[in-house]
Amino acid sequence: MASTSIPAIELEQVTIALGGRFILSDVSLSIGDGEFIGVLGPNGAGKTTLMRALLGLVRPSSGQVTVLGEQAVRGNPAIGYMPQLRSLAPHLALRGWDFVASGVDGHRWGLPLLNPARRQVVSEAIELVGATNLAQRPLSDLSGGERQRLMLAQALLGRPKLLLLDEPLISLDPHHQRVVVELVRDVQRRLGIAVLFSAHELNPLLAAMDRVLYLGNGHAALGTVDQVINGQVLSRLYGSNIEVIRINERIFVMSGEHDMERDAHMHENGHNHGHDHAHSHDPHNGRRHA
Ligand SMILES: Nc1ncnc2c1ncn2[C@@H]1O[C@H](COP(=O)(O)OP(=O)(O)OP(=O)(O)O)[C@@H](O)[C@H]1O
Repeated sequence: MASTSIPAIELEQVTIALGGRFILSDVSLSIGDGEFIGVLGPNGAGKTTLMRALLGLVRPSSGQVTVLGEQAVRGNPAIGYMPQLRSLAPHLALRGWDFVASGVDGHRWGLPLLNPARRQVVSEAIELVGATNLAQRPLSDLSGGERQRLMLAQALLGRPKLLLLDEPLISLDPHHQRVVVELVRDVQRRLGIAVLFSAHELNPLLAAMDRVLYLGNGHAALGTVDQVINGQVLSRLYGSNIEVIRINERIFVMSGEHDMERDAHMHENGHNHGHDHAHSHDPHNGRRHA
């Protein structure tokens, strides 16, 4: 993290209320321009809402949200965004390359006819994630992990300086989770950009992240794993007594007998996202970045 440069993200006394509930309450924090931040917290803690605030899609009721030194605004080209559980059904017939290209501004719908400069932008993003060969095949022929790689390429179009990835590990098995985390870490280092990577589980991110941002109960705790992942801080964020147990380099966040992160996979409607390979359920449908 370069201390002299403009922070990638700054929140100053930010309060966000949705549906009559405080999602963030007077939160202040600063994230450096080359940091990989794991964003964690129970269901409904506000991980997606924070990303939407950075995208200028949710306005705080008070406080300032600043991205790369400017107030958060819609359509900021410096931000790359990968929304949660995005359905690719409408794109399955497209070649990978055309799918990535469909994310170029003005070509979201229908097959893109791009000028050479824009074609170059698409090819660069695909190269960045090592998907040049993959991109020749239709999405319908690709595995979940391979599609995820192309979605990442789409989020990298135009080389953003801040990358927001909303639960990219959902529905991937542990091997593909590792592949995605390592890929994002590698791209983030090569480009020197900031990444917010939200997840339900801490362990897959442990080796990759510089700091962790844990949300809960309207509060936010940002710091190293040791500073944040401890009983005192997490009890405040969960609003109940939390114990942190470390076994063989893995960390478990426990409330009594319950593993809180495992329980967090169970959404209110009973869907288990950790093992849900059906992409049809999208709790954020209709309220995501266009
Ligand atoms: N447009 C909205 N109107 C009212 N309430 C909303 C709206 N958007 C989100 N919420 C509520 O705000 C809370 C925070 O939602 P958010 O999606 O940010 O949580 P999250 O941490 O991403 O959760 P998850 O881990 O389940 O994805 C939830 O209780 C959600 O139901």
